[in-house]
Amino acid sequence: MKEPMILNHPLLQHKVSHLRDVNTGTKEFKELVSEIAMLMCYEATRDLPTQEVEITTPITTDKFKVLAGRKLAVVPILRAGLGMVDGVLALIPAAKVGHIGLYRDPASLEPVEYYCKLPADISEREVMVVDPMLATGGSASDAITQIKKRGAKTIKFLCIIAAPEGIKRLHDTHPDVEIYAAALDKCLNEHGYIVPGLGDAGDRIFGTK
Ligand SMILES: O=P(O)(O)OC[C@H]1O[C@H](OP(=O)(O)OP(=O)(O)O)[C@H](O)[C@@H]1O
Ligand SMILES: O=c1cc[nH]c(=O)[nH]1
Ligand SMILES: [Mg+2]
Repeated sequence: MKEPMILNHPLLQHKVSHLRDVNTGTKEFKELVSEIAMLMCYEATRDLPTQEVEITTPITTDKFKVLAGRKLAVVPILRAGLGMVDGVLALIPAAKVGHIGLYRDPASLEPVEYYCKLPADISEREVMVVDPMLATGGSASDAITQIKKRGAKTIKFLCIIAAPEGIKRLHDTHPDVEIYAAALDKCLNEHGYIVPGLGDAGDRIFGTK
Protein backbone atom coordinates (compact mmCIF):
# COMPACT_ATOMS: atom_id res chain seq x y z
CA MET A 1 0.00 0.00 0.00
CA LYS A 2 1.40 3.41 -1.02
CA GLU A 3 1.17 6.36 1.36
CA PRO A 4 -0.52 9.44 -0.14
CA MET A 5 1.90 12.21 -1.08
CA ILE A 6 0.74 15.52 0.35
CA LEU A 7 2.92 18.02 -1.48
CA ASN A 8 3.72 20.94 0.77
CA HIS A 9 5.93 23.05 -1.43
CA PRO A 10 5.56 26.77 -0.56
CA LEU A 11 4.63 27.67 -4.16
CA LEU A 12 1.83 25.12 -4.08
CA GLN A 13 0.60 26.27 -0.69
CA HIS A 14 0.56 29.89 -1.89
CA LYS A 15 -1.35 29.09 -5.06
CA VAL A 16 -3.85 26.76 -3.36
CA SER A 17 -4.61 29.43 -0.76
CA HIS A 18 -5.51 31.90 -3.53
CA LEU A 19 -7.60 29.22 -5.21
CA ARG A 20 -9.65 28.82 -2.04
CA ASP A 21 -10.45 32.55 -1.84
CA VAL A 22 -14.11 33.17 -2.66
CA ASN A 23 -13.04 36.45 -4.32
CA THR A 24 -10.80 34.72 -6.89
CA GLY A 25 -12.58 35.03 -10.25
CA THR A 26 -12.87 32.51 -13.07
CA LYS A 27 -9.87 33.71 -15.11
CA GLU A 28 -7.43 33.64 -12.20
CA PHE A 29 -8.94 30.41 -10.84
CA LYS A 30 -8.35 28.64 -14.16
CA GLU A 31 -4.77 29.94 -14.38
CA LEU A 32 -4.01 28.83 -10.83
CA VAL A 33 -5.43 25.32 -11.43
CA SER A 34 -3.20 24.96 -14.47
CA GLU A 35 -0.07 26.22 -12.66
CA ILE A 36 -0.75 23.93 -9.68
CA ALA A 37 -1.21 20.96 -12.01
CA MET A 38 2.15 21.71 -13.63
CA LEU A 39 3.94 21.84 -10.27
CA MET A 40 2.20 18.63 -9.15
CA CYS A 41 3.15 16.89 -12.39
CA TYR A 42 6.79 17.83 -11.73
CA GLU A 43 6.60 16.00 -8.39
CA ALA A 44 4.62 13.03 -9.69
CA THR A 45 7.12 12.33 -12.47
CA ARG A 46 10.19 12.11 -10.20
CA ASP A 47 10.46 8.36 -10.78
CA LEU A 48 10.40 8.46 -14.60
CA PRO A 49 13.26 6.35 -15.97
CA THR A 50 16.10 8.03 -17.83
CA GLN A 51 18.74 6.76 -20.21
CA GLU A 52 22.12 8.07 -21.26
CA VAL A 53 22.67 9.36 -24.77
CA GLU A 54 25.66 10.98 -26.39
CA ILE A 55 25.25 14.71 -26.96
CA THR A 56 27.70 17.14 -28.50
CA THR A 57 27.83 20.52 -26.80
CA PRO A 58 29.71 23.42 -28.44
CA ILE A 59 32.67 22.34 -26.26
CA THR A 60 32.76 18.54 -26.27
CA THR A 61 30.85 15.28 -26.62
CA ASP A 62 29.66 13.43 -23.54
CA LYS A 63 26.86 11.22 -22.20
CA PHE A 64 23.78 12.88 -20.73
CA LYS A 65 20.44 11.72 -19.36
CA VAL A 66 17.18 12.01 -21.28
CA LEU A 67 13.78 10.43 -20.59
CA ALA A 68 13.80 6.73 -21.41
CA GLY A 69 10.65 7.07 -23.48
CA ARG A 70 8.02 5.62 -21.17
CA LYS A 71 4.60 6.22 -22.71
CA LEU A 72 2.31 8.42 -20.63
CA ALA A 73 -1.35 9.39 -20.65
CA VAL A 74 -3.29 12.01 -18.74
CA VAL A 75 -6.96 11.34 -18.05
CA PRO A 76 -9.04 14.21 -16.63
CA ILE A 77 -12.28 13.40 -14.84
CA LEU A 78 -14.79 15.73 -16.53
CA ARG A 79 -15.50 18.48 -16.07
CA ALA A 80 -13.20 19.90 -13.44
CA GLY A 81 -10.23 17.69 -14.30
CA LEU A 82 -10.02 19.42 -17.70
CA GLY A 83 -8.55 22.44 -15.90
CA MET A 84 -5.45 20.41 -14.99
CA VAL A 85 -4.64 19.02 -18.44
CA ASP A 86 -2.75 22.00 -19.90
CA GLY A 87 -0.44 22.16 -16.89
CA VAL A 88 0.51 18.49 -17.32
CA LEU A 89 0.93 18.80 -21.09
CA ALA A 90 3.18 21.84 -20.63
CA LEU A 91 5.72 19.46 -19.05
CA ILE A 92 4.90 16.30 -21.02
CA PRO A 93 3.69 17.37 -24.47
CA ALA A 94 3.95 13.80 -25.80
CA ALA A 95 1.37 12.46 -23.33
CA LYS A 96 -1.89 11.28 -24.88
CA VAL A 97 -5.15 12.53 -23.38
CA GLY A 98 -8.11 10.33 -22.46
CA HIS A 99 -11.40 11.61 -21.03
CA ILE A 100 -13.75 10.13 -18.49
CA GLY A 101 -17.04 11.87 -17.77
CA LEU A 102 -18.54 11.47 -14.31
CA TYR A 103 -20.74 13.64 -12.21
CA ARG A 104 -21.63 13.14 -8.60
CA ASP A 105 -25.33 12.61 -7.95
CA PRO A 106 -26.21 15.41 -5.51
CA ALA A 107 -28.50 13.19 -3.40
CA SER A 108 -26.61 9.89 -3.20
CA LEU A 109 -23.15 11.50 -3.73
CA GLU A 110 -22.37 8.45 -5.91
CA PRO A 111 -20.72 8.94 -9.32
CA VAL A 112 -22.71 8.65 -12.56
CA GLU A 113 -20.61 7.86 -15.63
CA TYR A 114 -21.55 9.49 -18.95
CA TYR A 115 -18.43 9.29 -21.14
CA CYS A 116 -15.20 7.38 -21.55
CA LYS A 117 -12.70 7.68 -24.39
CA LEU A 118 -9.13 6.56 -23.78
CA PRO A 119 -6.06 6.17 -26.02
CA ALA A 120 -6.23 2.77 -27.79
CA ASP A 121 -2.86 1.76 -26.31
CA ILE A 122 -3.80 2.73 -22.73
CA SER A 123 -2.55 -0.66 -21.43
CA GLU A 124 1.00 0.34 -22.49
CA ARG A 125 0.88 3.76 -20.86
CA GLU A 126 1.51 5.04 -17.37
CA VAL A 127 -1.66 6.96 -16.55
CA MET A 128 -2.10 10.16 -14.57
CA VAL A 129 -5.77 10.63 -13.60
CA VAL A 130 -6.42 14.27 -12.69
CA ASP A 131 -9.30 15.93 -10.83
CA PRO A 132 -8.97 18.96 -8.54
CA MET A 133 -11.19 17.48 -5.80
CA LEU A 134 -11.10 14.15 -3.93
CA ALA A 135 -14.14 14.39 -1.63
CA THR A 136 -15.95 11.10 -0.85
CA GLY A 137 -13.58 9.43 -3.32
CA GLY A 138 -16.46 7.90 -5.26
CA SER A 139 -15.66 9.64 -8.56
CA ALA A 140 -11.92 8.89 -8.50
CA SER A 141 -12.45 5.25 -7.45
CA ASP A 142 -15.04 4.68 -10.14
CA ALA A 143 -13.00 6.44 -12.84
CA ILE A 144 -9.94 4.34 -12.02
CA THR A 145 -12.01 1.13 -12.04
CA GLN A 146 -13.18 2.01 -15.57
CA ILE A 147 -9.65 2.88 -16.71
CA LYS A 148 -8.28 -0.40 -15.30
CA LYS A 149 -11.08 -2.33 -17.06
CA ARG A 150 -9.72 -0.94 -20.32
CA GLY A 151 -6.27 -2.32 -19.56
CA ALA A 152 -4.30 0.36 -17.69
CA LYS A 153 -1.92 -1.11 -15.12
CA THR A 154 0.11 1.78 -13.69
CA ILE A 155 -1.98 4.69 -12.44
CA LYS A 156 -1.32 7.80 -10.37
CA PHE A 157 -4.06 10.10 -9.12
CA LEU A 158 -3.40 13.84 -8.86
CA CYS A 159 -5.83 16.09 -7.00
CA ILE A 160 -5.43 19.59 -5.65
CA ILE A 161 -7.48 19.19 -2.46
CA ALA A 162 -8.21 15.86 -0.76
CA ALA A 163 -10.49 14.99 2.15
CA PRO A 164 -9.46 12.17 4.51
CA GLU A 165 -12.64 10.28 3.53
CA GLY A 166 -11.65 10.39 -0.15
CA ILE A 167 -8.12 9.24 0.47
CA LYS A 168 -9.40 6.28 2.50
CA ARG A 169 -11.95 5.20 -0.09
CA LEU A 170 -9.52 5.50 -2.99
CA HIS A 171 -6.83 3.67 -0.99
CA ASP A 172 -9.24 0.88 -0.02
CA THR A 173 -10.52 0.44 -3.59
CA HIS A 174 -7.20 0.84 -5.42
CA PRO A 175 -4.26 0.30 -3.02
CA ASP A 176 -1.86 0.20 -5.96
CA VAL A 177 -2.66 3.77 -7.03
CA GLU A 178 -0.35 6.52 -5.77
CA ILE A 179 -2.26 9.58 -4.60
CA TYR A 180 -0.74 13.06 -4.93
CA ALA A 181 -2.53 16.02 -3.32
CA ALA A 182 -1.47 19.64 -2.88
CA ALA A 183 -3.52 19.92 0.34
CA LEU A 184 -5.24 17.59 2.79
CA ASP A 185 -8.31 19.26 4.28
CA LYS A 186 -10.31 18.54 7.43
CA CYS A 187 -13.55 16.80 6.48
CA LEU A 188 -16.70 16.84 4.36
CA ASN A 189 -19.84 18.84 5.15
CA GLU A 190 -23.40 17.43 5.04
CA HIS A 191 -23.53 18.02 1.24
CA GLY A 192 -20.28 16.15 0.62
CA TYR A 193 -18.25 19.33 0.02
CA ILE A 194 -14.69 19.52 1.29
CA VAL A 195 -14.20 21.77 4.36
CA PRO A 196 -12.60 24.32 4.13
CA GLY A 197 -12.11 23.39 0.43
CA LEU A 198 -12.78 25.80 -2.42
CA GLY A 199 -16.41 25.11 -3.31
CA ASP A 200 -17.40 23.45 -6.57
CA ALA A 201 -14.24 23.24 -8.68
CA GLY A 202 -16.07 22.65 -11.99
CA ASP A 203 -18.36 25.63 -11.50
CA ARG A 204 -15.43 27.86 -10.54
CA ILE A 205 -13.32 26.79 -13.55
CA PHE A 206 -16.13 27.15 -16.09
CA GLY A 207 -18.06 29.99 -14.47
CA THR A 208 -21.29 28.01 -14.35
CA LYS A 209 -22.55 29.37 -11.04
O1 LIG B 1 -14.96 12.51 -4.41
P1 LIG B 1 -16.35 12.78 -4.83
O2 LIG B 1 -17.31 12.83 -3.68
O3 LIG B 1 -16.85 11.86 -5.92
O4 LIG B 1 -16.40 14.27 -5.40
C1 LIG B 1 -15.43 14.76 -6.25
C2 LIG B 1 -16.00 14.99 -7.63
O5 LIG B 1 -16.94 16.06 -7.58
C3 LIG B 1 -16.57 17.04 -8.54
O6 LIG B 1 -17.16 16.80 -9.77
P2 LIG B 1 -18.69 17.16 -10.05
O7 LIG B 1 -19.59 16.01 -9.73
O8 LIG B 1 -19.02 18.46 -9.37
O9 LIG B 1 -18.73 17.32 -11.61
P3 LIG B 1 -18.16 18.53 -12.50
O10 LIG B 1 -16.67 18.37 -12.53
O11 LIG B 1 -18.80 18.30 -13.81
O12 LIG B 1 -18.58 19.82 -11.85
C4 LIG B 1 -15.06 16.90 -8.60
O13 LIG B 1 -14.51 17.51 -9.73
C5 LIG B 1 -14.88 15.42 -8.54
O14 LIG B 1 -14.99 14.76 -9.79
O1 LIG C 1 -15.77 20.26 -2.26
C1 LIG C 1 -16.06 19.68 -3.33
C2 LIG C 1 -16.53 18.36 -3.35
C3 LIG C 1 -16.82 17.79 -4.55
N1 LIG C 1 -16.67 18.50 -5.68
C4 LIG C 1 -16.22 19.77 -5.67
O2 LIG C 1 -16.08 20.41 -6.73
N2 LIG C 1 -15.92 20.33 -4.49
MG1 LIG D 1 -18.77 20.20 -10.01
